[in-house]
Amino acid sequence: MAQGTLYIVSAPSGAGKSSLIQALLKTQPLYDTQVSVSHTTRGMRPGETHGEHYFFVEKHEFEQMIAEDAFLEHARVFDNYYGTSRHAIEQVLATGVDVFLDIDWQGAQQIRAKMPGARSIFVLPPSKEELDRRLRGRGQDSEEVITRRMAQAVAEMSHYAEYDYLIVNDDFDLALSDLKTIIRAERLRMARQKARHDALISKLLAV
Ligand SMILES: Nc1nc2c(ncn2[C@@H]2O[C@H](COP(=O)(O)OP(=O)(O)O)[C@@H](O)[C@H]2O)c(=O)[nH]1
Ligand SMILES: Nc1ncnc2c1ncn2[C@@H]1O[C@H](COP(=O)(O)OP(=O)(O)O)[C@@H](O)[C@H]1O
Repeated sequence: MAQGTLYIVSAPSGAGKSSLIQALLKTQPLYDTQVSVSHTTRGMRPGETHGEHYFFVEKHEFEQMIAEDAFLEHARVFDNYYGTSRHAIEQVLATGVDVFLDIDWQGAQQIRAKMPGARSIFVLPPSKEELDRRLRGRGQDSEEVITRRMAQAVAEMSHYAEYDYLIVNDDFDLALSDLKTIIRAERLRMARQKARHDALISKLLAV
């Protein structure tokens, strides 16, 4: 069976990447696409569930997992650890399912180095003012956290050129449609590549 594709999605906090990925998953059959659940040492926000939004772990547990080489990638973001567990991703990709990683630019660099077949998408907000409004509108972070995330946004956005695709999340439905177009184009590319390989193999093996 063909391997699934790994999609990296990054954005400054509040740009709307989680909303876009969740909306995409609602429209794709479950067997086709999955989102990876990361481990983090940050505190749980109101409305978040352990095992659904993140696996919330203590710092010493996270460090133990690093020591055991359990992460495909991990990084420190906003003073907390975040990481993608190797086990979950590799097993799912092997079954032909596409997997989405909602990770920062540091994690994206580590994944690209290890898995050159991964495709990466950067989500931009339409303006700094709108990014600030969305962070506040989400109503889940303190003023101090919002100020830090706005300052970090510039650092995150400075890595936009490392990504294969850019999406501006101004009108949500348009941004979602862009995301679906990217996935359709990638699936077509993979299907064409497979057809070329199959044709070559049948010629090479012909007696
Ligand atoms: N490298 C890495 N970054 C992650 C991972 N999980 C989440 N992040 C990133 O950490 C940042 C903060 O995430 P979070 O605390 O959920 O805040 P939010 O993005 O504002 O909802 C975002 O840029 C995420 O993309 C992970 O497993 N690895
Ligand atoms: N295109 C959009 N227009 C207006 N609000 C949006 C749009 N996309 C997302 N939002 C809102 O912005 C806030 C931040 O979105 P979220 O998906 O949590 O961002 P991220 O995962 O990038 O931190 C949420 O309240 C979400 O409903």
